[in-house]
Amino acid sequence: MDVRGSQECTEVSMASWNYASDITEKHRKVKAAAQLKYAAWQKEAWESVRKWSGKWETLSDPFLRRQFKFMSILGTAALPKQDLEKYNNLVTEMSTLYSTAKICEYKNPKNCKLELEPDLTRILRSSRDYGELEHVRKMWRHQTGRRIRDHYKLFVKLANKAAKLNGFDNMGDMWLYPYESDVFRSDLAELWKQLMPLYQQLHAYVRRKLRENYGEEHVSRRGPIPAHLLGNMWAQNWGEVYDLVIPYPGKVSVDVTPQMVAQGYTPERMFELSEAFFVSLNLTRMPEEFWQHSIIEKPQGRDLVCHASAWDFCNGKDFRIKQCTDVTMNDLITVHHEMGHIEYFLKYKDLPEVFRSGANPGFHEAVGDVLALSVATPKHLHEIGLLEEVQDDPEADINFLLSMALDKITFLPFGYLMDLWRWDVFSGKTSEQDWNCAWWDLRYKLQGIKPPVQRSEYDFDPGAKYHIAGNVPYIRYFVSFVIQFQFHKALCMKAGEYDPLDPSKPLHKCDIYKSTEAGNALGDMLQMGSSKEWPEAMAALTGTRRMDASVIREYFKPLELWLTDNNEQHRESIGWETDEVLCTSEE
Ligand SMILES: O=C(CCC(O)(O)[C@H](Cc1ccccc1)NC(=O)c1ccccc1)N[C@@H](Cc1c[nH]c2ccccc12)C(=O)O
Ligand SMILES: [Zn+2]
Repeated sequence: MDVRGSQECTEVSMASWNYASDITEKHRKVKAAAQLKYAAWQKEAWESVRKWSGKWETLSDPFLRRQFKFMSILGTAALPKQDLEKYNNLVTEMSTLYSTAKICEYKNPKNCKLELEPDLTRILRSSRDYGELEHVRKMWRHQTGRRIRDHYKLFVKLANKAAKLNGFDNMGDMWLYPYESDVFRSDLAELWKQLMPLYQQLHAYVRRKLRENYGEEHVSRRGPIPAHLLGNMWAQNWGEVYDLVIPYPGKVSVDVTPQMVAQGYTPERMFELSEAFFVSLNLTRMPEEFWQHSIIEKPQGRDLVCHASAWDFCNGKDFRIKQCTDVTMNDLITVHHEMGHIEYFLKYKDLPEVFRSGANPGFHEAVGDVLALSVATPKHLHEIGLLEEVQDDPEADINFLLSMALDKITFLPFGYLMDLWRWDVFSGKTSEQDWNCAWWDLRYKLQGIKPPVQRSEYDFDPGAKYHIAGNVPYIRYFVSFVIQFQFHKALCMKAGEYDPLDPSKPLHKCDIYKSTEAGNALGDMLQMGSSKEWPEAMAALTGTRRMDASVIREYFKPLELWLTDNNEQHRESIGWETDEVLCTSEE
């Protein structure tokens, strides 16, 4: 049993962790050196496998054949040393510019120390001042996107050079390799086609509520929604404007942030709560090292990468989360998301190193979110004392489903367009002088939003999002937000919490807490890692081999009916149009 990863993998992970947790020149140098050393080690291993090319393809053992298949892709380590050094430095620099960006306060230009977490996140969540929201959004883009546009130009060239050295046309194709399907892009387009009608109904309803709050001069009847009014720096989930759009205000609110604060919740308690859910399913407790080495609160007095992440140090023992946790319900969900990554690490740690990854990257993003679907139910929040009473009536149901849709349905177009834009950039379909306006074409067309102030090619708004600056692929989240409902349905059936023929047990009320049948089924799938093709892992858990948008639509069916009816009653037009020029190509 290969219980250890390579020493080199542990070394480069540790050096990356030290830099991401404490951004200093010394840590940067050590990380850069470790990355080059690891690449040299990978290249050596790859060369020894290459000697077998033409032979391993005919091996009878599929397990062995699959290992060779994965080891035959070297990745960016295929770049000549100088190019690789330049590539690594660019990615580190873009992610550092993003992570250390600060802006000045709206009403106090002397205080220029506001950071994304927690300052700007809190302002975007709580402020209803149109001017302040516009200021925060615009200044953040000056301090991030604008400053990395030139880095990104050279990054794209080097990334495509590396892709070609691995036999791909461009980096976009290399990113899709782990999905092992040459119809993957069209499958994704089909999923979005099936989900767009529900998104448009939700968009029309939210637009009306925001118009009522901010006035027609700010939110037009038929136009796109100004992005800075949606409670999130990237308008990627709209849960933070729940209080402005709640259908039945008289009912108890499902946003338990106030109760968490009132009950003195700490980040530590949030992590313990999440671990307790996993353990209740007969999944794995966090190892001792996890609690010793994780960073779950933002350390003061130093720069670090606050964007949450989960780390596997390739030695079967050391696993960590780094998260600048705020005491909010949103962050409680993110805690479960990050811990889902750790559970996957723990379940596949004894597999050969090449198989220690998700069945596909979307699987890795879905694990924690599946549990969070149970945690977020009023029934569960009541059970853990965060909701004083559960109101079981149709209106409370619609309130709950709307709050879930503001996080899950609003995310879908954003989760899709992030890599739609990057695939076109890598393939050259979008040329460099059109980068920013191509971004806004997609943001308008898929999300029906617009920038508060007109954009130009001086700007680089994609760079204002962590995953662009940090070079993290994003289609994995779109995949996750679809398949997590398929996983949820399968687990709810195993837990006896959902029965398609029993209307008293709808999918959105299911809580799998303490169901070892569900937990064991999930654990068995996690244990496969990437040793089997993902349709097989999907079938092992759900019985089907395909991504299927009908499950998320079934979950939200009562809300979809309500929204359609409500929009008709208010004679809301569905969809959006505008003759405004959102982005000019003049430099
Ligand atoms: O970025 C994240 C969570 C961070 C992460 O856990 O996905 C992290 C991102 C990352 C990848 C690589 C380097 C650094 C950070 N991914 C991991 O830590 C990770 C761990 C193991 C395997 C794969 C990824 N969520 C996305 C998508 C998202 C939006 N809202 C959500 C709500 C719940 C869950 C996810 C989201 C976002 O914030 O835009
Ligand atoms: Zn993740």
